[in-house]
Amino acid sequence: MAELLSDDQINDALGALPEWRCVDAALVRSAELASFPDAIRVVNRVAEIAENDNHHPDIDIRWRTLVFRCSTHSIGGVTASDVSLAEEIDGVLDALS
Ligand SMILES: C[C@H](O)[C@H](O)[C@H]1CNC2=NC(N)=NC(=O)C2=N1
Repeated sequence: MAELLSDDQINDALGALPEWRCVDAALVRSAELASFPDAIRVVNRVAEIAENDNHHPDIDIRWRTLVFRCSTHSIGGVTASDVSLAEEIDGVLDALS
C-alpha cells in the first residue's frame, strides 16, 4: 500500500524537480510546447509511460500549454509514485529540448 510523503519528503523531492510545485496535495508543473501537435505528442508519450506504471497524471491541455498534476488518487495525496511519474514526465519534456 502506497504511503503519503511528508512535507519534508516532498520538499526534498522537489529539490530535484525544479519545474514542479506542490499544490493542493499534488505535484504540479506546466510546459509550453512549440505547437499543439507537439503538445499532443508529449501527452501520448506520457500516456504510454503512465499505462506502463499504472499511475496516471491529470493533464490539462490548452493549445500549446500542458499542466500535469500528479497525486495518488487512491489515498488522496503525494506518494513516491507521483515523484517517479514527475521525473518521467520531465524526461519526456527534456528530450524535446
Ligand atoms: C485500481 C487503480 O485505479 C489503479 O491501481 C491505479 C490507476 N492509476 C492511478 N493513478 C493515480 N494517479 N492514482 C491512483 O491511485 C491510481 N490507481
